[in-house]
Amino acid sequence: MLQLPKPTQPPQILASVEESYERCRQITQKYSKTFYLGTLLMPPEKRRAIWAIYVWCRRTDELVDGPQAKYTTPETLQKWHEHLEHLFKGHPVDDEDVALVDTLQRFPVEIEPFEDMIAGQHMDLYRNRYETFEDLKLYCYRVAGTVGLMSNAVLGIEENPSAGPWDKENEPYIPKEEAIALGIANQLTNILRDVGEDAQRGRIYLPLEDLDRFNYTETDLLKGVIDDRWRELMRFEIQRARQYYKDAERGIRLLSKDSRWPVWAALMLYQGILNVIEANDYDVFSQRAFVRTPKKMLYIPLAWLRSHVL
Ligand SMILES: CC(C)=CCC/C(C)=C/CC/C(C)=C/CC/C(C)=C/[C@@H]1[C@@H](COP(=O)(O)OP(=O)(O)O)[C@]1(C)CC/C=C(\C)CC/C=C(\C)CCC=C(C)C
Ligand SMILES: Nc1ncnc2c1ncn2[C@@H]1O[C@H](COP(=O)(O)OP(=O)(O)OP(=O)(O)O)[C@@H](O)[C@H]1O
Ligand SMILES: [Mn+2]
Repeated sequence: MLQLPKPTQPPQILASVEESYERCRQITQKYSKTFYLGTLLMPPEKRRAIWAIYVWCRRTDELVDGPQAKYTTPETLQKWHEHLEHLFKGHPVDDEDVALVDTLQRFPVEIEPFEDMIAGQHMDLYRNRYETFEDLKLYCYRVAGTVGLMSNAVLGIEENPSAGPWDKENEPYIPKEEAIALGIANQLTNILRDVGEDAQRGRIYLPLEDLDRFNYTETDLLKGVIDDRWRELMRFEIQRARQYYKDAERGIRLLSKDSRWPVWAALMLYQGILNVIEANDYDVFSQRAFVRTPKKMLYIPLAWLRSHVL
């Protein structure tokens, strides 16, 4: 006889697929003006899939960064990993999951980047210093490069219409490196924007080897000292982030046509934060760098142009 698994919890009525996507839309809109704006430039099916992925990423990040973070232990992350495995088997556990499970069935998303992101949050539980850029890069891959890989599966690549399945030479190139590069660029930008906020929580993401190179100390950073050493250090870090944005650019033209504009927009909007940090004379301690709404709107047609010209 067919055995049904014993339910561990009483059966629960979950949101419908439509309701769940709508919730994901609202959460994305509330938490990220930048990425939400980017998604509005996508066709509806891709747009809502990105909202579902956004919500899973946001929930994962909140475990170590949100108001309940002090209760998060490795066991919490282990449970979250088990929750993830349910989703990949097609079983939503709560209302927000319903949309993601639907997305996983429509797009060829792999579980690895999701697992890697959980490993990134695990790093945040134990680490508050990074000795070298190589150490920091691994963290950036895990918490943000992974978002690039998840998004890639939804964004899709432009197929060569004249290639057949036997045409190994013409097999489409999937711009994974470039997607990871955009994630790393975004994360580096995020780190530079939040230096002050993170310092208040005792966290320094900037590699200590870089502080050393510019003769700037941890104590200086925790006190928020802005002088020429700090400015030089920030110029160096901004330049490195910009190089990652540059590396990502060549990947965008390989994406399917309807995904290029939103990705250019997200890239330009987030990169815009670096310009604001410069305009604020590298003061990331007493003010938060953000792109004002009229400027954001200006980036949208520029992104359209770039997506058609480059
Ligand atoms: C337009 C589009 C496709 C957007 C993707 C949206 C998405 C699914 C975002 C997830 C963001 C998220 C909640 C991640 C959890 C970890 C985290 C917080 C990472 C940082 C995001 C910044 O968010 P915010 O400024 O709101 O941070 P605060 O919490 O407020 O401090 C990150 C900086 C990482 C974001 C990384 C990306 C959006 C990856 C971008 C790469 C692509 C879309 C790949 C494009 C493909 C090619 C080939 C270039
Ligand atoms: N365009 C803006 N105009 C005015 N204030 C803003 C703007 N963007 C951000 N802020 C301020 O910064 C706070 C959060 O900044 P943050 O940059 O994280 O906004 P966000 O909506 O999460 O967008 P993003 O996707 O760029 O992170 C807002 O609550 C607000 O105080
Ligand atoms: Mn934000």
